[in-house]
Amino acid sequence: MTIVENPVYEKIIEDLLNQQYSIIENFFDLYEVQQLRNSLLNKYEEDNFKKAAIGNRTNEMIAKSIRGDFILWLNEAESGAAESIFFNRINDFVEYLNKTCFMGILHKEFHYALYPEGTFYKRHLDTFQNDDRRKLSMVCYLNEQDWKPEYGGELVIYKNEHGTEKEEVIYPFPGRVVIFESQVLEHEVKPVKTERLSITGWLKTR
Ligand SMILES: O=C(O)CCC(=O)C(=O)O
Ligand SMILES: [Fe+2]
Repeated sequence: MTIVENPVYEKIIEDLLNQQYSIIENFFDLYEVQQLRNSLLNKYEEDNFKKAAIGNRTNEMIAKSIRGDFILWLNEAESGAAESIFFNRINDFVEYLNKTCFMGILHKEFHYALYPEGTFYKRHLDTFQNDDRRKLSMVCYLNEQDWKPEYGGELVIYKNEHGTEKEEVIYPFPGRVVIFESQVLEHEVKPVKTERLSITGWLKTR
């Protein structure tokens, strides 16, 4: 069995080993982003999204003070054209991870997310959702090409550099994908001044 070396995937693996996160430009091209954005917006208009919850059975007021996004879980088996493109790419990546670095990714889960103006997601670790099988978090941004820094909505990753905390500030530009170790890196979404669109998901073990 031979594996064709993929330079983009190799860079991600190297970044993950060195700094526990990786930022990839154009993981999805602008056409793919547009397809996914349109699909997200259609489903949102059809009222399929629900208010995101935190953990289990938390008081809604508390939840709202922690995160304000609306989400829709994706079902791979019911994918439309846009979601098929998405899952094909993800599956290709997962296969590569499993073959080249024995990551043992067995499951995945992804949801669309829409942050209305004024919302945010306070600092957290993705495994606080009581799911220690979450190994890698992936965020894929679906905003318009003219997304501006003054729209807010930065993803801030808190990293430790020789004992001091540093912030990695990442704007949600279209086609950009961020991958990080779910169990290790705390992060937050800063307040959004313009509707912010994405797909977030987790690659899971066992
Ligand atoms: O949208 C982002 O940049 C991150 C979202 C996030 O942290 C989450 O959904 O757990
Ligand atoms: Fe998160």
